[in-house]
Amino acid sequence: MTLTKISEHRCFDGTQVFYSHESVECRTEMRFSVFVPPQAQSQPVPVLYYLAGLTCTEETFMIKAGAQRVAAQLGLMLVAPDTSPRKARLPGDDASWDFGLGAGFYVDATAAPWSQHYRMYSYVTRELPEVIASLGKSRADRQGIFGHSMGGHGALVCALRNPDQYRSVSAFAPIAAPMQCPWGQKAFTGYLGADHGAWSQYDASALVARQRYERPILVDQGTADKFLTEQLKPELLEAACRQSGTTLRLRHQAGYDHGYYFISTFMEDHLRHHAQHL
Ligand SMILES: N[C@@H](CCC(=O)N[C@@H](CSC=O)C(=O)NCC(=O)O)C(=O)O
Repeated sequence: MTLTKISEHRCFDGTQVFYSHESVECRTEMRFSVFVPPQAQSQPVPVLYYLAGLTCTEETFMIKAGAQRVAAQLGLMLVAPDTSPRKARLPGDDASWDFGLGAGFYVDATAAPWSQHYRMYSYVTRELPEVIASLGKSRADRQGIFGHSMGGHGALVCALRNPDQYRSVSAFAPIAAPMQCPWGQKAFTGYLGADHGAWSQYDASALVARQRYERPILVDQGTADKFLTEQLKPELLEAACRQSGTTLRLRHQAGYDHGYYFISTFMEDHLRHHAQHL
């Protein structure tokens, strides 16, 4: 595997790096970013994956979330992949901002033509951890995952489906029940076709309703989020967790919207939640 280093920057006594590589899963170039904390100079450190939302890239989190200062204190490596393949183009991939480019939804597409390249679930849960392990600075037995909106949905699904791989999970304003909202229905129809059985493998509320998750889940949700009622529906995740006896700490943050001012405000709480379990 060949990694290309796009840029490297000193940051809080650690290093902020941007990479590209040829992905086996996505069969095209993929990009990701890594914050390597100072502790990694002397020993392998826990690694926390962040999945970003619609329209974001591998840069958005590292630039806007303000996570590196506390990650450097806690000795956490941060990894943020891009939100879709971009170099291999498919017809209609830029027709809308909530499907195609920047909107991979962290699923393995089964419907043509998306199935050729849009394999973000396998990329995030299998290939990217192998790439990160090859850097030799992180502990494969200490992985956590979090994300925002579409990426909050992705993080929850990755953790719920791989409880032995991820030791911690949290989300900012996740799409809590994608089968029951317009963004999710559009994405799942396009990427997965009409098979609702396949859809339910990528719906956090459907997954947690039928299988208790043994670790605590932290979710922050702004009350002034313009997507809250139509798209995010945290109450469905709350009901599903109650059904299976899963511990969900859902915090309604008064006056906060959907953006990175909200995320950066509560970032330290999420990093400490992960550090405690990693
Ligand atoms: N273009 C859209 C807004 C898109 C948007 O809000 N994207 C969010 C994620 S939404 C769910 O996944 C985001 O994180 N944007 C990046 C940012 O820097 O805020 C519109 O017109 O409403």
